[in-house]
Amino acid sequence: MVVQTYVVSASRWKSLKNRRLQNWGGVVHEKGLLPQDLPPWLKKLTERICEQTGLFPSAINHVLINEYLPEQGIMPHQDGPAYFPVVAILSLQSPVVIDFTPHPRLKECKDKDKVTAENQDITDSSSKVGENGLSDELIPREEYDRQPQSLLLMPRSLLIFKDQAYSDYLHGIEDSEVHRLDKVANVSEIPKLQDTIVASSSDSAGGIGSSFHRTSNRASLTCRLVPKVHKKLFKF
Ligand SMILES: O=C(O)CCC(=O)C(=O)O
Ligand SMILES: [Fe+2]
Repeated sequence: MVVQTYVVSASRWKSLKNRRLQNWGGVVHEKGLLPQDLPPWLKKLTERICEQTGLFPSAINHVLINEYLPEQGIMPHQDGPAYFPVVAILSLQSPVVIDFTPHPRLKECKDKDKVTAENQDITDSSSKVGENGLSDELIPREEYDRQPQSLLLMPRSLLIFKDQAYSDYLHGIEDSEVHRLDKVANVSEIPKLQDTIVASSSDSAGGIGSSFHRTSNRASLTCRLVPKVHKKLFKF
C-alpha cells in the first residue's frame, strides 16, 4: 500500500499549507459526488473494509490520502455533510496521536444549561420537570461527561469512527513533532511504540515516556462513502 501510494504520478499530489494529499473517487461537493472509479489497488482495500466491518450501506466510493511530515497535522474538524457518517482511516508509517474534542456546539449547550440551572431551582415543583427528572431545558447528564479523548494510531492500524464520535466531536492531529500520550485512551497500543520509534522520549526506567517523537512521515487513507452520486452534472 505504501508503495502504491507513492508510485502514482507526482501530479496526483496536491500540496496544502500543512500536508499534501491525493484525492481518489471523484470530486466531493456539498450536494454529492462527481464520481470517478477508484483504482483497483484502492478498490481491493475499500471492499475489504466494507465486507469486514459491515458498517457501510454501499461500497466506499471516496478515498483521501494525506501525507504529513513529522511536524505536520490536521486542525480539529468535522468531516463534511456529504459523507455517510462512518469513517475508516488506515494509518501507515509514523505513529501519531489523533485527538477527539467535543464539538463547540456541545459546549454552548453546556454553558446555556449552566445558566439555566443557576437561574432556576429545579427542585421547585413549579418548574417544568420531564419524566427523567430533569427540567425540559436541561440536557442529559452524559453531555456533561464528554471529555477530550485521544487515540494512538500505530502504522497499519485501521481506525473506524461513527455515531457520536462523528457527530459530537472534532478530530485533529497536532502540528507537532512531539506527541503526548497522557490522554491516550487505547493504552494497550503504547508498548508497541518501543519497536517503532527510534528516538522516543524514555522514562527513567528506559521505557516509553509521556510523549514520543514522530521521526518519519505518516500517510493515512481516509475511506468514506458519499451516498449521493451525480451521474451527469454537465448538460450541453
Ligand atoms: O490523517 C488522519 O488520520 C485524519 C485525516 C482526516 O481527518 C480527514 O481526511 O478528514
Ligand atoms: Fe477528518
